Amino acid sequence: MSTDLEKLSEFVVVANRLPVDLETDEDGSKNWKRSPGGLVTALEPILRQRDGAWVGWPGVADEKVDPIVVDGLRLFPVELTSQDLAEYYEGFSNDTLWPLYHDVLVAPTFERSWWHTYVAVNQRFAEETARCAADGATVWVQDYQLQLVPAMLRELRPDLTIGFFLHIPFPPVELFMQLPWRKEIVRGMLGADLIGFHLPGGANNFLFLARKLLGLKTTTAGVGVRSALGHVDFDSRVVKVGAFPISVDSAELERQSKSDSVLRRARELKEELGNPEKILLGVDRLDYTKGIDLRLQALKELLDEDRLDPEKYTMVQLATPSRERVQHYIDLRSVIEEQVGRINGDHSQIGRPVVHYLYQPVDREELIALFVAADVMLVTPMRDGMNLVAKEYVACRGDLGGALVLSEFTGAAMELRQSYLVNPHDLDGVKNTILTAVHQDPKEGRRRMAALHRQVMTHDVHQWAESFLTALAPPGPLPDDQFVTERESNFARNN
Ligand SMILES: O=P(O)(O)OC[C@H]1O[C@H](O[C@H]2O[C@H](CO)[C@@H](O)[C@H](O)[C@H]2O)[C@H](O)[C@@H](O)[C@@H]1O
Ligand SMILES: Nc1ccn([C@@H]2O[C@H](COP(=O)(O)OP(=O)(O)O)[C@@H](O)[C@H]2O)c(=O)n1
Repeated sequence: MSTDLEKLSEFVVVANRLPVDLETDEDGSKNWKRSPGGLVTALEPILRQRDGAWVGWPGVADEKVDPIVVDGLRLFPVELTSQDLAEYYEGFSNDTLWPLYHDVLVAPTFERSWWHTYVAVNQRFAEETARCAADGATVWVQDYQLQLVPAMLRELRPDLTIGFFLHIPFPPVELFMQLPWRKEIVRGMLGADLIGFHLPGGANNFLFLARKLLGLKTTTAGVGVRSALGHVDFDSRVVKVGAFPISVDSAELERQSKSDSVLRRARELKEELGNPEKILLGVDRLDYTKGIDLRLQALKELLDEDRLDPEKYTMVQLATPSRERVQHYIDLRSVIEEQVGRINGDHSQIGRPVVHYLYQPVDREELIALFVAADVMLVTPMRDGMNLVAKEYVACRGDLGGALVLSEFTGAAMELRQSYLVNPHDLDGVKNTILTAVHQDPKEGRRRMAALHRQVMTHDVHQWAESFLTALAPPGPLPDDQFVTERESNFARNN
């Protein structure tokens, strides 16, 4: 271990994934590649700024990797066996918690052996973190894969200040109560000093649950955005609960979007697509929460009904491979690829497909060039914690061009009110809104984009981290009369 890695860290991020995945190339050489998803996009610049350490899985099973510095980041890998991967990651995290927390869009699987592996892997993450954190360090645990880590870590290292942030929606109590291990999960999160959610709704759901499920005393006033924290009285401590909507590195994205190379590439892309009148764009992990199938259905119907001319408009859909061994993801890929095939079969000309579909990761600069080139960005999830793609698009449109069609069921919709908001369950509404965005009056488009751009530029990922870590810092007692139990709160409501 190099001296830099032996030094204990004052600031530690703990997430299921490291910001880079260890991949083996065709010639057998091993390389670190950026790992997928918005969590990594958001936290990488934060860790860089604070010179911290990152504890996480290196993206490949059965590989013991020593602590390592990659691209200036101090990484502490946690090994997952093939069985851990199947039961903790693909199983409990992504086939139990993920669907349960995303409105039960598909049925969650409740499998006892997955739960036991989830507990064991959370313990391993807690132990690795306990080893690399300095005395009194701040540790920031991320997301649904690691909900037990705050309590396990507190047990091992009571000296630490522990924050926990959930990147996906926290469900209403009626849904959460389905979980056989519901009490253990809530107690695990309560090991933190501050529990953060994207939206006040998630924070309020959690407070209600702490009262109802565990009979704890909590505050009952509604949590605000970056304000009015809630509090839970737990285990002789006060746990803070708040809402902190995550964002993107807006200034850096804007800078890149204006660079000569990106502007040149955006022009080239337009030419390569056959200079269509307008480009429609979708950028997602291939996930059933993202509504990719819905937007393709909307496009298909608009083309079938001659409401959209395939010679004038083209769509690009990027789908990053994700959770490829989970059955719902395998099924969705088939559905989407059949839809793309059918649209192109019915409406394309030789050399001019209506839908350009890539099932592969795309280079960051290429992605930004696509944002700059796209006239209409389609973000249509059935449910999404935040959706950073929507904010990235807006950050890249300092030229005030383009239009954002955005599902009401994303966290981003709370802030991006000037987008073309849609209810993804209303297919006709989605179709009509896509047409409105395609045909928007340029002046109206600039007005909307100016408001969106201002919002994203003034609320970036640095502000997100700063507001969370500032709220985490000072522990403070609360006057007794602000706490109530579920019984007292019902009494207050009914009288
Ligand atoms: O690690 P994977 O299983 O490949 O999944 C990628 C990430 O997906 C989820 O991202 C969420 O976080 C984003 C940033 O807060 C948010 O914008 C988005 O709405 C969420 O879905 C997941 O929560 C992460 O843990 C994964 O790394
Ligand atoms: N082909 C793609 C698709 C997405 N992405 C990035 O992956 C992240 C997706 O974050 P998100 O918050 O929208 O959604 P999740 O995938 O985290 O659920 C964004 O930062 C995208 O720019 C990418 O780099 N390449």
